[in-house]
Amino acid sequence: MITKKPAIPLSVIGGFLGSGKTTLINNLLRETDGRRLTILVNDFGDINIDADLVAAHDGRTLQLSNGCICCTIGDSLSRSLMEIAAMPESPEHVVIEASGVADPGRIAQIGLAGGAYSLQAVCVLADAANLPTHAADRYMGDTVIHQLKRADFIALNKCDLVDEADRTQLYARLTDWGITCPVLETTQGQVPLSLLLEPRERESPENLEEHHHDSHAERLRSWSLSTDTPLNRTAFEAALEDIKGRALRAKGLLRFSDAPHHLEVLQLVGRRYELSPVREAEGEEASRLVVITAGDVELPASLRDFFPK
Ligand SMILES: Nc1nc2c(ncn2[C@@H]2O[C@H](COP(=O)(O)OP(=O)(O)OP(=O)(O)O)[C@@H](O)[C@H]2O)c(=O)[nH]1
Repeated sequence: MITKKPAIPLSVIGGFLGSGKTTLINNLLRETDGRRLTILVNDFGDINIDADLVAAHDGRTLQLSNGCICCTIGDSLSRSLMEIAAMPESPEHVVIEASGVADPGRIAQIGLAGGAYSLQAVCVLADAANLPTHAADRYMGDTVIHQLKRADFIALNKCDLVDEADRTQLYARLTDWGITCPVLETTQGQVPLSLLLEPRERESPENLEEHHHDSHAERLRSWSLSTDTPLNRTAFEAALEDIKGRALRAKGLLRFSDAPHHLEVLQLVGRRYELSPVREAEGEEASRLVVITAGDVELPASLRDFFPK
């Protein structure tokens, strides 16, 4: 007799570039209580940085091919999900971290297509500090709002960076966009595990229907840069001033000449950036940087000059 395997619970974490998805995934891995989770991560840029930033755990973290998960690499996602479902010991839960421009509803649909998965939650993060700017972006505004409309619940993240009046305005904007799902205020992606992983009644998935195909990939540019030469910190930080507020996102693993044996992670979202040590460099490991811009924004020479190739 052939017994059908029970459906594997699936959760999707979405939200615009830099909203806090990887931060949330790392919390999840820390608090996972020994559950066998498999995490699929997808970066929009050509260089995988998230795979380095997702904390190691004893389950599995799989890097999907780069590109937008909901458009160009849907097949790769389906294939990975099928392979996971076919494993003799399947995971207790699969979590997909969508790229920052992906349509989380589309990803959930891909996950449900083969019948091997049951959808637990579509959690979409909103960056409380940058949402008004992102939603007003002439190239990406529609994508940002559409992502939020696909949520079962929204984690309004980075609440430490906004005050009460900002928050009231953010709720008014959500109402204007017709968004009625529950909103949880968070900092550092602290979404309770139970909301992400434990079964609960979902409303009919009508908000998953119809892929909002807005060809966002064509309006974005992803600049992938690398160099073996350690970077001069002062000059590099000066160059970052030239892209603050102009690039939608920059993320990098960098080696500086004043600490050449370590890699530091660069996180730039909107006008804020931070550099923090992440791990020892493997020999003369190259610095890698991804910058994402919209429309016709070019990279300034001050930054490009660090990466002669
Ligand atoms: N101040 C503040 N910073 C936060 C919070 N949550 C995340 N961050 C920071 O925001 C930056 C981006 O966070 P990530 O978790 O990498 O965002 P992401 O959504 O995975 O980014 P992409 O994969 O590029 O779309 C990092 O520097 C985080 O440390 C928060 O609640 N408050």
